[in-house]
Amino acid sequence: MKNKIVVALGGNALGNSPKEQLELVKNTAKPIVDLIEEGNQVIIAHGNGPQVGMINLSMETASRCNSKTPEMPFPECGAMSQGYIGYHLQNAIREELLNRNLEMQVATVVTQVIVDKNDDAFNNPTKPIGAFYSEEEAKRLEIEKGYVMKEDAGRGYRRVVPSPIPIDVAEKEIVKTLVDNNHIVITVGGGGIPVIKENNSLIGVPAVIDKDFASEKIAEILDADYLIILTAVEKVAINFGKENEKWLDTLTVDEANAYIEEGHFAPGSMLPKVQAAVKFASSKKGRKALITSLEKAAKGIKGETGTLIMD
Ligand SMILES: Nc1ncnc2c1ncn2[C@@H]1O[C@H](COP(=O)(O)OP(=O)(O)O)[C@@H](O)[C@H]1O
Ligand SMILES: NC(=O)OP(=O)(O)O
Repeated sequence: MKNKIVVALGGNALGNSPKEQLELVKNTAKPIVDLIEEGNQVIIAHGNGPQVGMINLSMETASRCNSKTPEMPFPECGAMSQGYIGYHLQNAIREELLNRNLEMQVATVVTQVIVDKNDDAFNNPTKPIGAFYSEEEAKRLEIEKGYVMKEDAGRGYRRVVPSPIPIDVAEKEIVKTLVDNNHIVITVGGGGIPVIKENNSLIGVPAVIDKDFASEKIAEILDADYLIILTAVEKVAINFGKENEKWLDTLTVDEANAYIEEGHFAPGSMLPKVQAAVKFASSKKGRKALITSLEKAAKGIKGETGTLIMD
């Protein structure tokens, strides 16, 4: 076995509708199976911002229009998004493995991630979910539905929900056992279903954990060598979008922290990726994080592209 790698998939790996997702995951499966074929042990995590927003809005609209449709609590919407995305991803990976005559099994674990009920995030929603709206539509939604709407990295307005820090992964021992037995696991989907611990109970809370932080958490738990965060850009930049933009090949933890301080990474998009990468790279000697695009994942792990973050 070469490396144990946790791969965190960003929004561009999944699309915005079931039809789009079913097509896109075929491409997503290829670089993942490339890594597996090269002898790496791969654990997959993914986002769910657009999907959990879509499910929540659909259920809310249906229950308002039809008394036979029950109200769906937000954590249950998160669980639905894990199942829906995991179902498409695991089938795409399964098919790609079979096409290459690789005899491995893949499954999604419905994963709960424990958060602190007193996390400040519950008083300050920051995580964008669902579709993008114009400023006018956003104002209307705030009044009509009581949503909190915020501008998302120059792309339009989205609903924001609390995004607490992941503390632990409830199903970690099961995930570990599956990984140790050479199975491919999709876990902490959408950052995991956020739950708080009350005695012997795990109770779902209305929030969306950042998948970059949840991926980092499971990577530490599984003692992974690499955390690979796949997104729409091949590398991380400083002065992003400006005339003096500079794409980075490597970043030390100290450099990354200095650039974070200087505000080079947009909150809600690149900032959590760099923060998660820094946390992983500084958690144990030899651990490395890579931020690159889905298409460049295989080249990235060979050290040919992407931004490598190490201590
Ligand atoms: N400093 C930066 N370097 C590179 N990309 C950046 C930077 N700041 C913001 N971005 C933007 O962040 C995006 C990735 O965030 P996002 O789309 O939210 O991630 P995800 O793939 O997890 O859905 C990039 O596609 C890019 O447009
Ligand atoms: N849960 C989460 O981080 O989703 P996105 O990656 O879609 O924002």
